[in-house]
Amino acid sequence: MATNGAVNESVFLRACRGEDVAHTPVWFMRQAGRSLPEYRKLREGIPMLEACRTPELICEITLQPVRRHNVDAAIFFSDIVVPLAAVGVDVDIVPGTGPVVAEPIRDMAAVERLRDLTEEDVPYITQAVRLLRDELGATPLIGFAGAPFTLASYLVEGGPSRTHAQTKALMYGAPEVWHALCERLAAITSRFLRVQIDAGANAVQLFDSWAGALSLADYETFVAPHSTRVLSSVEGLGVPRIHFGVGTAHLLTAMGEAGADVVGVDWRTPLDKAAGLVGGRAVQGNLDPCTVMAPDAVLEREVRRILAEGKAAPGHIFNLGHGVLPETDPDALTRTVELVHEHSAR
Ligand SMILES: Cc1c2[nH]c(c1CCC(=O)O)Cc1[nH]c(c(CCC(=O)O)c1C)Cc1[nH]c(c(CCC(=O)O)c1C)Cc1[nH]c(c(C)c1CCC(=O)O)C2
Repeated sequence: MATNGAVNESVFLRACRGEDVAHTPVWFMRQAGRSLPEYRKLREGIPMLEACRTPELICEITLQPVRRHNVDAAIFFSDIVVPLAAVGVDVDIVPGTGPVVAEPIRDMAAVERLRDLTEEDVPYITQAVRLLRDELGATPLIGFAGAPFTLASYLVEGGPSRTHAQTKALMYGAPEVWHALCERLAAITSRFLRVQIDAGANAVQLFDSWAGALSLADYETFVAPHSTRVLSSVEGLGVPRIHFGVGTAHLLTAMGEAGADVVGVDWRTPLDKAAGLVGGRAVQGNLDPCTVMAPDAVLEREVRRILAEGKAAPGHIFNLGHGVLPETDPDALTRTVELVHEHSAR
C-alpha cells in the first residue's frame, strides 16, 4: 500500500493545488459505469442502490476504469441519492431515467421529516473507502456528493426534470420552505463528504449538475449559501474540493467563490476564459463527451486545444465537460488518456 506521501504527490493532487506536474492528470466523470462491459456484467441482476451499499462491489467497480484506462484518479462508485436513501427517503434509481422519489417534498412538514445523516447510517461507505485506499496504491480517490440544489431538484420534482418548474415554484413561492430544505440537505451532504474523507478519500467533488438551470441572481440568493456551507464544512482538511455544474458559464465566478479549490467546467466555455472567471483557482474539464467518439484526428485536435487553454489556470485536471455517455467505446476513453499524457508531458 503506497504511503500517503506518494498519493499526496500524485499529479492529480498537485494540479488541484496549482503545483507543477510532470503531465496533466486526467480522469472521467462516470468512468465507473455502463460504458464498461465488465461493469455491466458485474451489475447484472443487482439493483443500483444495492450495489452502492455493498463494499466489495463499490471497490471493484471503482477499480475497473483505473485498471482499464490508466486514469490519474479514481472516483468512488456511489450516487448522489445514496445519503437520501440512507436517511429513509423513498428513492430508487431507474435505469435510463435516474433517481425517482416516491413522495416529492413540497411543504415544511415534509422537510421536517428529513432527518440528519450519521456515520452509522452508511457503514458501507467507510468500509468501501478503506478497502479502496488499500487497493489503489498511489492513485488518489475522489469522494463526492450532490449539491443541495441538485438534490433538492430531485426531491421536489420527484425525478429528473428539464425545466425544474416545481423546484422554482417552491423556491419563489415558499422561500422559507426552500431554505429549510436546503439547510437540511447541506447538513446531510456535509456529513456524507466527511465520512468519505475520514475513511481516506483524497479529494471531493460537489456535483451541482443542474445549477445551470438558474439565473445568476437566483443562484446567489437560493443556492450559493447552501453550497458554501457544504464546501466550508470540509475546508482545511488537506483535501481539495472540486465544484462542478453543467451549463454554468454564467455561474463560474460564483461557484468558485462558494469555496472551491477547483472549478469543473462543461464543454461550452473555453478553459482560458473560465480561468479568468474563477479567481485564480484550478480548473477541471472540458472535452465534450461526444468528442470521445469522434475520429481520432478530431479527438487529438480537441485534446491539444483543451490542454493549451488549461495552461491559463494555475492548475488543470483534464476531464469531460460532463459524464461519460453510456454508449462510449471504452477503448476511445483509453485513447483519450494516452493523448492527454502524450501531449502534456513536460
Ligand atoms: C445527476 C447525478 C446522478 N448521480 C450523479 C450525478 C451527478 C453527475 C452527473 O451529472 O452525471 C453522480 C454519480 N452517479 C454515479 C457516479 C459514480 C460513477 C462515476 O462517475 O464514475 C457519480 C459521480 C454512479 C451512477 N449513477 C447512475 C448510474 C447508471 C446506473 C446504471 O444503469 O448502471 C451510475 C453508473 C444512475 C443515475 N444517477 C443519477 C442519474 C442522472 C443517473 C443516470 C440514469 C441513467 O441514465 O441510467 C443521478
